Amino acid sequence: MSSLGDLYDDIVEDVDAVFLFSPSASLFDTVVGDEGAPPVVVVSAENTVGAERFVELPLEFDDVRDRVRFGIEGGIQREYVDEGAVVACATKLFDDTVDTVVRVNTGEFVRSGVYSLFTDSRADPSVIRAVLEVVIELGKKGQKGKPVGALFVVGDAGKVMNKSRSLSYNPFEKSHVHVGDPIVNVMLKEFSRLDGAFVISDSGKIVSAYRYLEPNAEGVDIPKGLGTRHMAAASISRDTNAISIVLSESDGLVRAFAGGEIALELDPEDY
Ligand SMILES: Nc1ncnc2c1ncn2[C@@H]1O[C@H](COP(=O)(O)OP(=O)(O)OP(=O)(O)O)[C@@H](O)[C@H]1O
Ligand SMILES: [Mn+2]
Repeated sequence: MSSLGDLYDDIVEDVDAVFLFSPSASLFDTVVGDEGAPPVVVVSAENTVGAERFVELPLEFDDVRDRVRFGIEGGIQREYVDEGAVVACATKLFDDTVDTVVRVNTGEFVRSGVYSLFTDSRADPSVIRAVLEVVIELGKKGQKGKPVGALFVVGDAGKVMNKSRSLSYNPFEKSHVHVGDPIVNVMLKEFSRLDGAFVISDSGKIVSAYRYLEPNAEGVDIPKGLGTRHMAAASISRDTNAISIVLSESDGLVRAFAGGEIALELDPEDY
């Protein structure tokens, strides 16, 4: 038992901050009240414990790594910790209560931009997640086995519509369908064979398919090798308060843009 205690001591030794994910009030009070304890950052859906340092968690993130990454990126962005800080994160893994403590060196940690993706957009975080899920699935399976590209612009739909034009008849005209609905996901995959972008409202309503985006691209800089679809995605995310999520037909990766910058890059095969 004592060597296990040593292991635990090593994990929490000299950390610059403690991140508590959805802690109970009593856990929070104990850790905050700990004499000489490092600063405590609470990461949860709501600040029910009244923490001074708080990062709002828009979704549970089933994968603990994703949850921890989101919390740390939020903590850095909100300037609770410096980049390069070493932090201890206490979170749930198997149980509904905190059962796990991990040590993270944020200097060796690859920033994904996932925090800004969810916070810089006007769209509901659950809508962003639903779109990400469709795009990941599309990336995994392709369209009838063939690689397919797609572009989804999420949030601030009125402005996005003003900065785009129609390429074809809009199959979603006058319909009131939302992303996340299984039938709609099938439709989105079917329509992604054709050119242009999908436009989705803050609340997840599918406003249009087949939009040709014409945002102002001035000063937008994207990684070399990406083409016009990605340029349009980055630019519309800067020219409006939308975020955009792209599936590349050529390299199969999913990328998200917020504020004109690439915020997330992932391989659908890893999901
Ligand atoms: N401004 C735009 N608005 C909407 N869709 C666009 C726009 N520009 C390009 N696209 C779509 O992107 C498709 C691919 O274009 P392109 O190959 O230049 O992009 P890309 O960034 O290299 O993407 P991919 O990695 O999928 O090839 C086009 O056929 C078109 O459907
Ligand atoms: Mn291309």
